[in-house]
Amino acid sequence: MWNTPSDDDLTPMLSQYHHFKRLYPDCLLLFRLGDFYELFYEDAHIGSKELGLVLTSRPSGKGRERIPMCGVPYHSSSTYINRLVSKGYKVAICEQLEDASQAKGIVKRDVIRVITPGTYFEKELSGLVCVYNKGKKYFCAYLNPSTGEFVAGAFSKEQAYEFMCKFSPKEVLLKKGTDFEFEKLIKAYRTELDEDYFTEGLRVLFKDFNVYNSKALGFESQEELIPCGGAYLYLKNTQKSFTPFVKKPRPYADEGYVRIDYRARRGLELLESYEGREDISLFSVINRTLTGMGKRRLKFHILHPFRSKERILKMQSAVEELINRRELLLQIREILEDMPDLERLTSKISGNLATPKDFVLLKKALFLLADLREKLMNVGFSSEVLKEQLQDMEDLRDIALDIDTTLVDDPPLHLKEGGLIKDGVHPELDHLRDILRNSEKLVKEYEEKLRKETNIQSLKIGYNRVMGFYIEVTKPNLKHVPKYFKRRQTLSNSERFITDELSLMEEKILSAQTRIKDLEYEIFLELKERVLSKVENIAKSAQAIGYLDYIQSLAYLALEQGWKKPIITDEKVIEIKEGKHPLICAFVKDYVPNDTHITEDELIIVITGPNMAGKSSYIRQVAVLTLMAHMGSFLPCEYARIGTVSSLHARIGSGDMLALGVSTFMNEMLEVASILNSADERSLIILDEVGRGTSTYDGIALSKAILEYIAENIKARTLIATHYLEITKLEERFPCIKNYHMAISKNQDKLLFLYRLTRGKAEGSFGIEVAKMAGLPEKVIRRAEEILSEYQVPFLEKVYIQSVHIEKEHKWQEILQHIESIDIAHTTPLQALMILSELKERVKTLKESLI
Ligand SMILES: Nc1ncnc2c1ncn2[C@@H]1O[C@H](COP(=O)(O)OP(=O)(O)OP(=O)(O)O)[C@@H](O)[C@H]1O
Repeated sequence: MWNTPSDDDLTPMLSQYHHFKRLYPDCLLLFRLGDFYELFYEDAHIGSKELGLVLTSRPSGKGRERIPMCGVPYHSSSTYINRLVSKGYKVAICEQLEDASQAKGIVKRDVIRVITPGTYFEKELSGLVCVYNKGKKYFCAYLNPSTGEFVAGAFSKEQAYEFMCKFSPKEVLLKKGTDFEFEKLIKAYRTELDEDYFTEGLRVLFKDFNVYNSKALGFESQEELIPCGGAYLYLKNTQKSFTPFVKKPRPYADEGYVRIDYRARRGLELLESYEGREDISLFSVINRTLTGMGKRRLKFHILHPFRSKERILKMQSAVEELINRRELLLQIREILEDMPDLERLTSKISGNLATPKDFVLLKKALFLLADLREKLMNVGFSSEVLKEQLQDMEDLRDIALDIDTTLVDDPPLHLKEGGLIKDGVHPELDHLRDILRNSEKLVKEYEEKLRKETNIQSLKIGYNRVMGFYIEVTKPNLKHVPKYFKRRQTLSNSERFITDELSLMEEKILSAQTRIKDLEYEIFLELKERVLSKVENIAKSAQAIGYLDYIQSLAYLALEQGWKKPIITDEKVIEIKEGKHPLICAFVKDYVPNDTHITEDELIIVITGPNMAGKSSYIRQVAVLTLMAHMGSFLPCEYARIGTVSSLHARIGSGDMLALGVSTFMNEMLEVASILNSADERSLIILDEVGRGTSTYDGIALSKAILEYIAENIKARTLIATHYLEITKLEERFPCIKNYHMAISKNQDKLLFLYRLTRGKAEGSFGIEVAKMAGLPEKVIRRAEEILSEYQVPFLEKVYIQSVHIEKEHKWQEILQHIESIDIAHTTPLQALMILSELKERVKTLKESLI
């Protein structure tokens, strides 16, 4: 709570400040004072620290101490606001509502907008997620004020985390007291709302969207809409009259897409690398989009690849059509290259934040849209998806023409500066402008008339901001000044006068100027209303452009890289010849391509091999190529036959979820548990070194048990990279499990990585060799070799020996149990001999099995 001293002895301005600060205690209050936004008290310290502003002070009232303050110029405030919001602050803009010179008493002010990390829609942002929890259900909504996107659904807690991670919002709204520790997964601002806020939000949502129940919006239950109410009201309450365009909320249709768990999203570095770098991600290497809309669509489909074979095939044929019509593809790219971001422009216009320059950009976008549409109409499309996009692109040339006839081509930055409306738009405006243009001539004529009348040749009419117009006469000529001249100012060499006639001229000129500005503003508002009446049509066309850009991006990429179209099937297969990982091979020269052969009969692939041999890269490659095939993309390979998957699960890397506050191993097991509980037989699972966070024995036992569970119960296509050679034994028990290893060769005791996937298990882990290559001190290496040699088993890693011990121990126990269970009283001599011979055989096998 904002604690204020009693307002009694504060200056009136500060007491007004305290009033607003009490209303917005969690915000930095930017208080408009003339040409500046000022921050006071603690806010001033924060502003000074975060923005590098000079801290000053001002008196706060009679007998009171001076208070700290700092400020930013009004004209460049957006840069400062941007910096504060991106550092995670909420900023309340307290504006002057009247002209200080006209105000009686203290100037009227009000908070006109609160900018929060999730609602700063002028900037491209990832928006808000709102969570409302009831028992075990988590109702979540996502609202993106930059694009108007609004979706919601009901989830379990785990799915709610997934939903949130998919959208990576900058701000999360929660019902007070909700158990939802999102800070451990994403960096976003937390805002808690009361239960009543949601109820009120739902009421406002229904009213604004003119619907009476959730069914009308396609939702099964009203509860699913509750978080939409919260998010929508929050946006309205913070943005006030600046509320941007928001589409009707729709159910989050996850079932149409492959589910990608958030670990896979991170582990496969889909949108950003582990370190959070966007330029090292799958997105960055496959992105050939040219518009903001296309870029967002591509990001969306990387996280939401199509689930059904039919949809993938449709998207593929759209991509293929553009590949085959190369000329057309290049023409489309040429137009899209210049296309402004229609979605964000629409939001800005709806949110009253569009400058006249934004309208000129909109005009450009709509003319380009019309050209594009006309061109595409003329050539026509054969693929269904492209035809649909063309249908959704509306001819909005009339709005473009309207803007073109109304606004000048290069309008000023700010609305109220004037000079933004073209001549010929409004007769009164033209007339007033004539008056202004003539005024110079009229003043000149009047000056000439006065010279003749007074016989003072040096008489001049001048103008300045303080005095307005004046007549200047030099001292020697003062005796010729007529009586009706009124003295205004005395200077060292001259005197300044005014006449009633000149005053009248001045009034006319000034009032024309004011009226021109008002009229221009009115005309602009009318234009804005006409544009707003077409906002939904613009949004629909913008979406179609986004899709077209997405398709052309995939087509261009395939052409540029010579990628191949994968065959899509519903069989449980993944067959790839000479596949490459698009991200890794962008950074690794001489990347070695590899084949993949997963079928119903060979469902689970166990890959062993030394460290650094390329195991992880390979299993990621299979996952990424499968995902891309589901996006409708072509693939970096010679041939691919991809069977559709329902979900993609990955347990990759270590330490990435350490933020969860649990141990590495616990975290690993949580992840595996979640995969085993949510994967189905149509899923693709990739597991990288499961169980390495615990003791070798436990690790081996767990890895084996996990794979057995997948083979017997889930039956999902699975790739596991492991150092535990013991696991390769599963191949003998489960026909669907196949062993592979990453080939190496040894050259004079030096390891050579071949990066070739080869049938069969690896010889060992060669940990010491890899450590040598990494440059560990010679002494450490020698000692390690000594310790290893104590096992007297060259090249067999410790892990293997330990695992054999477990197995042996187990087998000894079995033999002992067998001996104990012999019922001697009922055993014939012949049977006894046979039992003895069998036991001897088992002991012999067990002894030999150390190798
Ligand atoms: N197919 C390939 N062709 C060329 N270089 C590759 C290939 N695959 C991987 N590499 C290179 O090898 C490095 C190590 O690969 P990766 O991390 O996949 O090995 P790993 O076997 O999983 O190692 P570890 O067991 O230590 O995790 C990669 O960073 C890359 O530089």
